[in-house]
Amino acid sequence: MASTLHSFASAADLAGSLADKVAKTLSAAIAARGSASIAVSGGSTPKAFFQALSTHDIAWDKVTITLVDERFVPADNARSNHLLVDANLLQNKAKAARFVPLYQPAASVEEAARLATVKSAEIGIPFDVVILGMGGDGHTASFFPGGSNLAEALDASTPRGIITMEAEGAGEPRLTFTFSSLQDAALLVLHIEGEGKKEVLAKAEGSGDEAEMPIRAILRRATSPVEIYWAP
Ligand SMILES: O=C(O)[C@H](O)[C@@H](O)[C@H](O)[C@H](O)COP(=O)(O)O
Repeated sequence: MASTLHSFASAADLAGSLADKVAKTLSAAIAARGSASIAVSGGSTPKAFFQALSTHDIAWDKVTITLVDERFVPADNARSNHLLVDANLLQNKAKAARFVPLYQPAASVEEAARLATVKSAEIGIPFDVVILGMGGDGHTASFFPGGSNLAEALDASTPRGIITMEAEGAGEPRLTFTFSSLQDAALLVLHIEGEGKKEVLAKAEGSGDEAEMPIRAILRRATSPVEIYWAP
């Protein structure tokens, strides 16, 4: 599917504009069917966007927020994406939103994925908004090059839900929504910042296997148009 690049003069300008776009999309979904959903990424890039979005005056009590992926750590662990969302997005007006975590206290990451899949099924499909990030290795969500379940994660026929991923570059074992869960969001955003990430994107947009740079699966096969938000 096609992608559109939205470039901004600064990260602050990007955060404000993306927050406006997402707030409008969530409000339109609420107007249309009484509820809305958004899956966001962790990492360092989205913090300013989360903070900007949290101040928007929309019907947050009708919004469900979840994560695109999560490290297999509890929410009080510094590596937790839940902790990042709690501290930066579930604040201000957005405090009223419902949050559905991916991490589940379970004996194994596989059991946690099974539990998370059941819980996430309540959110409804497709997501109204998905915000993806991208690592320097071309991963997105927890679709890491060399990942233990990468082929399954990227296979369009894999049922929607959460699967596990382990990879050298991932740190802890991961819990990640599958490609099939993310690729048809009403608003599908790739949010990246810095010259380095722009170079990684250019390489990803070139030829090569999806397994080498998994973001290629989104850029090449997502049902929804990919809105790329970039600032230096
Ligand atoms: O759990 C995570 O880390 C994210 O979901 C991951 O996919 C992230 O989006 C990229 O690694 C980019 O991270 P930065 O924004 O920190 O570069």
